Amino acid sequence: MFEVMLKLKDFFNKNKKDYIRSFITMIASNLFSVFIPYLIGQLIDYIVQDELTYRLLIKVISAFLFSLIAAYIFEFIWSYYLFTGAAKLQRSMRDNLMAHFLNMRSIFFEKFRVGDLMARSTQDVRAIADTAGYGMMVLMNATLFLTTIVGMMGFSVSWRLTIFSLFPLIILAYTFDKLGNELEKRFSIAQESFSSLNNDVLEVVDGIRVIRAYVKEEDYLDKFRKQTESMLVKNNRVADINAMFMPFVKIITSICTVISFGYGTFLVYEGTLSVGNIVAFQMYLGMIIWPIISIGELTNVLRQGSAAMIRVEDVLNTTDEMEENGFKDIEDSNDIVMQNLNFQYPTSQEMNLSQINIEIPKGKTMGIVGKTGAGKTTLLRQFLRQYPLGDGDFFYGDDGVLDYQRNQIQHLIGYVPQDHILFSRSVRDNIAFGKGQASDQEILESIKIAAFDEDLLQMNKGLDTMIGEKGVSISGGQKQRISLARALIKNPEILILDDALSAVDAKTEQRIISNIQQVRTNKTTLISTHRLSAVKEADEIIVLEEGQIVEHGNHEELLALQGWYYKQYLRQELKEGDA
Ligand SMILES: Nc1ncnc2c1ncn2[C@@H]1O[C@H](COP(=O)(O)OP(=O)(O)OP(=O)(O)O)[C@@H](O)[C@H]1O
Repeated sequence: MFEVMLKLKDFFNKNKKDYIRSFITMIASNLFSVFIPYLIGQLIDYIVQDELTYRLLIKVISAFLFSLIAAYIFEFIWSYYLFTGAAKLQRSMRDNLMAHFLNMRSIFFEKFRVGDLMARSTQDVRAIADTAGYGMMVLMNATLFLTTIVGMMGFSVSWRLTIFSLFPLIILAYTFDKLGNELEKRFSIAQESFSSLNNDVLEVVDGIRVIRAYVKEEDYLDKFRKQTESMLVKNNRVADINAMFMPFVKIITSICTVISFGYGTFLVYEGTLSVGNIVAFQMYLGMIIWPIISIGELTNVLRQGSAAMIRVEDVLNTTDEMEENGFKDIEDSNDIVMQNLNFQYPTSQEMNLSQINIEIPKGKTMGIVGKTGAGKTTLLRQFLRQYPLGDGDFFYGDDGVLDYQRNQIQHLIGYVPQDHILFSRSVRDNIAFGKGQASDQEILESIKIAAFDEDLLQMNKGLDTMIGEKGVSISGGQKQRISLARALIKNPEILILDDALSAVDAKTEQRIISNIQQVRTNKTTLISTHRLSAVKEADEIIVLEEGQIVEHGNHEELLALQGWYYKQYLRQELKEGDA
């Protein structure tokens, strides 16, 4: 149950000053609180023994008021330190998670769905922070308060009465433990259900147009209702256990009260205790209920925190299986060579790249073509290091790619993916994303190369036009060209276009390709495409089939081979002619 606290020990250590301050002020607050029943007990005994004077009454009342105010002030201080600590913990855990997400490559994101990651970064982190705030408060305060009250009961009233009266608490402790175990299991199940619900909401929001187009709203609503129903059941199962704690505490503390009255009255008759003692003892028993309830809640908070911690650790300990980062710096642009490279996706049943041998001299353009599913994107992903490298050799210059620091290679690359990813900001922001401080002049230049200049003229706010979430308010071809302009503004050493112009017409594509050729002399470019006219001018073209290079050469050489490239080219030429 306390493992979660142990796991947070680094955080507690780092903030130990705040926790020490909190602990000291808590002791002060408790001492002042337990002093109050003692004063009342004294007052009753003065009355019963007819010893109360006006001066004595003023003294007791002043001490009473002073204790009350002091207890309140100290309580404010310890609460402040504890709960700001919990907020700090949430912040640092979320920062850690975000840093981890940003560091991870594809394999990691294939293991967790987005909604699940969101659930873990929000609800689970909050449950863990509750252990550092509320949990820690209860752990320190309730145990401290309980010890102080029990001490006062024993020392100022009677140890015998205290031990007899509090005996039933053993049953309570045992029950707390059993219920806590069950609670941890049920909480974990409820959280998984929340993750899955999150995923479904995201999927619906993302796919709303397709859902509407296929008139599937009712089906989805039905499915969603079933899920919320199942989540309700799972949350109710958590609530059931939570609800059992309070009545149980009340029953047990009532038994304690009955014992204390019975045995206390006997002790008064015996002459061992005064009436004031019994009243003070009852007040102490009344005060004990809160810490006991809190310890019950502490069990809940710790169990839930522990289940949440397992879920967050699961994310943080899952890696993307990438190789260790290299240490070399890239000093100059260089040739790229792949020798006998084989690659298989972790979830794939077959090789996805086999015996790839390519050489791309610095500044040259390579075209990558082939049927759908032939392995074009897979090959480009090796350059982007989205997956671990396959077997074989992959050199940049004289050194293996793995020898270099990963982010240095990344800095060399400008990438235009097949599924263009745009942010819900302005055209300017989306393009400037490719280069830290881009001037409007540079943005307009890259727009021109990407053949987006005429489209921009039609946009009412020009560069400031907002493109909507994921670019909903612009066309597919416009998205592709903004995405291309973003890569071009970086003027990267290696430009990778992955079927990046599929949504623009052949004429515009021609214009873009010839613009790229003009501005990218001496820079390496890789173009994967279905439209062969886009790679006609490339220095080298490879044809992939089932992950293997089946043809290679320049355009003329490939035509002369009269293989797949030749047939495909003729077919496309015919189509273009018809259009
Ligand atoms: N993440 C993945 N995990 C497992 N298999 C994958 C993954 N991505 C792609 N594949 C498989 O690898 C093979 C090559 O896919 P790839 O996307 O590289 O083809 P492609 O030539 O780019 O196709 P297209 O022209 O349709 O984009 C396919 O059989 C595909 O199913």
